[in-house]
Amino acid sequence: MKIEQDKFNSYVKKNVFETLNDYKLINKNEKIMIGVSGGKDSILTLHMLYQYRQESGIDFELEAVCIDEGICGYREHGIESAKENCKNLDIPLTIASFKDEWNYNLDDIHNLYKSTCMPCGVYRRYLLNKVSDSHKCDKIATGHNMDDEIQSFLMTFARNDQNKFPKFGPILNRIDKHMVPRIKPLWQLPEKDVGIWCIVNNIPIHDEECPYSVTSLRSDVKLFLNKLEENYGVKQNIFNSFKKTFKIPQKEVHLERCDICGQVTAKSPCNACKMTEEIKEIL
Ligand SMILES: Nc1ncnc2c1ncn2[C@@H]1O[C@H](COP(=O)(O)OP(=O)(O)OP(=O)(O)O)[C@@H](O)[C@H]1O
Repeated sequence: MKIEQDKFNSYVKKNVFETLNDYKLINKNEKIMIGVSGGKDSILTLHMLYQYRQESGIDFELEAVCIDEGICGYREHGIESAKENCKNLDIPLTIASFKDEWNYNLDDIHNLYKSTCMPCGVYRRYLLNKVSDSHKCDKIATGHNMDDEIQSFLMTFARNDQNKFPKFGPILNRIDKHMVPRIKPLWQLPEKDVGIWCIVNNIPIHDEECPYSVTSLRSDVKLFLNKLEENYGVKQNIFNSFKKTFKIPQKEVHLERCDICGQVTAKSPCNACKMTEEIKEIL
């Protein structure tokens, strides 16, 4: 089936702008840090926020950050794509690496945990927040799309982990002045449409699966959902029913400073520092 570029672009823009407007994800004079991995989702987020700044009448600033986890043969391509797209849109890009922060790459520690995504996620979230906070950003925008959200929703059942419920939705509010809130402009956009957008617009992206992603529960949940979608068309239904129930308010959380790094955490030492101590003992 031939896809008409203009029509498809209007559909994508309408979907993303609606999320930005309906949930008031960006306000006047805010500084937004976009987490750019160089993959299709974060590259679309970069382009959409660029267009939103031009067309919404809301005056706000954009920056980007790419975290180099140290995955040889994989991350270099993502960094190239992040650099190229940021340069084309004239958005300043910061690159921060695990190696500079902890003195080792993800490749050096990938087999210390059952799933490599666990240490990667803890360190990546830590660095995204640290860089955004030090750049005085008001929000971090990520490329999480509708499929990511449905997967996370199902994973909470698989893990009996209802504590994650308040983390759903297109915006995570500020719970501490050094904890930068997150927004998800692609929250209502199916992943397949993100891929089509890149193809019809010939956008340079990094289109490889992370070599460690197969070690995660998410990867199996994703395959399962894609199978169900193919046979029955379930994704939009799951998302719609989830949308009616996700509004579970964040409980009052008591936050303190990590004794080691000083970042805010529910319990000192923070997850990243606790993990670093464990890793140093093993290495
Ligand atoms: N290395 C990174 N540097 C900066 N931001 C990142 C990085 N990895 C992930 N993110 C942010 O978190 C979002 C979700 O990450 P995830 O690992 O699920 O990747 P993804 O769904 O494949 O996204 P993408 O297509 O953007 O790579 C990304 O869209 C991006 O905004």
